[in-house]
Amino acid sequence: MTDTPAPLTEREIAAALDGAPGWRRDGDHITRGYGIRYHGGVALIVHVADTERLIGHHADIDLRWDHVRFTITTHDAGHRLTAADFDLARRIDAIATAHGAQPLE
Ligand SMILES: C[C@H](O)[C@H](O)[C@H]1CNC2=NC(N)=NC(=O)C2=N1
Repeated sequence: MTDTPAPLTEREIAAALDGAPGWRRDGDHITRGYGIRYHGGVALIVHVADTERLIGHHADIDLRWDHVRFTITTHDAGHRLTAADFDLARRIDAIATAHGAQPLE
């Protein structure tokens, strides 16, 4: 990637959050947890990682015995939220649903 992604404005972030139900803003990150047992979480993470490699955008991932949490920001934008974060969030939602993971919030 050569272009530096543009940080979203506060108004754009609010609109993007409306379009990403279940994702919570935590400063300059968005985050969402899914209930899934450990080994299922490993499979889910592998699938997410394949997609991340394709799109060149990566979440921070925290796997616990009964849930997994994804946290996203754009490092290339100075750790600010960009459209790429919300695109990845939607992709993670679809993959998590396909894996039968339970939304935690
Ligand atoms: C060169 C490469 O595409 C960049 O470093 C990508 C990789 N994945 C990334 N992932 C995230 N979340 N933010 C980035 O800025 C980012 N940059």
